Amino acid sequence: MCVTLAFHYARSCGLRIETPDMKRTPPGPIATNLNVLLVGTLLALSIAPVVASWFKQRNMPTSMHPEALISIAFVAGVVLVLIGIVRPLYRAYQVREESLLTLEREHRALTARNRQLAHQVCIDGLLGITNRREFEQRLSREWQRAIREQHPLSLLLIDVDHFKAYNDSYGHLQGDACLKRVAQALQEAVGRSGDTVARYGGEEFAILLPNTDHYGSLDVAQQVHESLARHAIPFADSSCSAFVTVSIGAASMSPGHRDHGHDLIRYADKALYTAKHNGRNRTEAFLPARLVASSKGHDQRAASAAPQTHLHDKRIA
Ligand SMILES: Nc1nc2c(ncn2[C@@H]2O[C@H](COP(=O)(O)OP(=O)(O)OP(=O)(O)O)[C@@H](O)[C@H]2O)c(=O)[nH]1
Repeated sequence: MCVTLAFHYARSCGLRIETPDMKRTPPGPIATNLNVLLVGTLLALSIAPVVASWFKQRNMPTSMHPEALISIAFVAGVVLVLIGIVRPLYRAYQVREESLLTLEREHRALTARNRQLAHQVCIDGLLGITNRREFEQRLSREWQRAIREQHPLSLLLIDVDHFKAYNDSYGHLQGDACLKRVAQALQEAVGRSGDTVARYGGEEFAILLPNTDHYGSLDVAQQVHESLARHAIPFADSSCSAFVTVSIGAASMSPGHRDHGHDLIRYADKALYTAKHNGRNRTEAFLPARLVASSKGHDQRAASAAPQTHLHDKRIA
């Protein structure tokens, strides 16, 4: 047993007794203090007879008897050693707490960074609105929801008129600034938190309108024309207006299981093509075989006095 104890004690001192070179590793705090206690006791015992004879030679009073002094010194030593054990343990506890706090801080920073990255993945870097990738995902989600809840779903595809000419006249940087203001105007035009304004391509935008029917989508399209007119972004070379205008293709569906989300994009794209073809700065709506409608956009040159109206086709109302 003594051998086993000695073996464990030596190991706690950091002696790798199983390796031939007896290499040392740093001793733990308890072993260090046991060493101090051991050396202190041996020292106290070895000098005790010397101190005792010195006291006896000088006939010191009983209260100063060397055995009493040695006992006091020994107790003080034990207390010191105990403090020596408690301190490193407390320090180890503190270090552990600090590392836990650091871990927690790092975890919080990572979570925030992840959230930021997830946000960046969904957002267009230039315009700060939903990007194409996220738009496609939302379209798919809203499409499924519309099927489940039997709600209509509408889409506006919006293209800035003659934007190539705008870039040519004002330069690319001004073109970027113009797109930012158009994005802002679109966001101001939508009312519901569930609506999504996205950049669909270079100067093309999309607005997804859940639970919105054909007439609701035309209302929003009209809001878009009006909001952009309020921004009044000058465009001297435009053939449509003195200000930047957009053409809008609107499509609405009450999706069934056999339809596909991309049908909505296809219909809105066709309507947008028609809007361009019919002179731009207007909304055209495409509704498969049942509804066809159009509304004229806002022309600051000619129509500032004329309120914009939807031209709903009475045949399909
Ligand atoms: N400044 C800027 N220009 C862009 C950006 N993305 C696309 N464009 C430009 O937008 C222009 C689009 O031109 P077109 O597709 O010919 O269409 P358009 O001139 O708007 O003509 P219509 O759509 O027929 O009215 C191109 O010149 C692109 O370079 C962008 O992020 N910033």
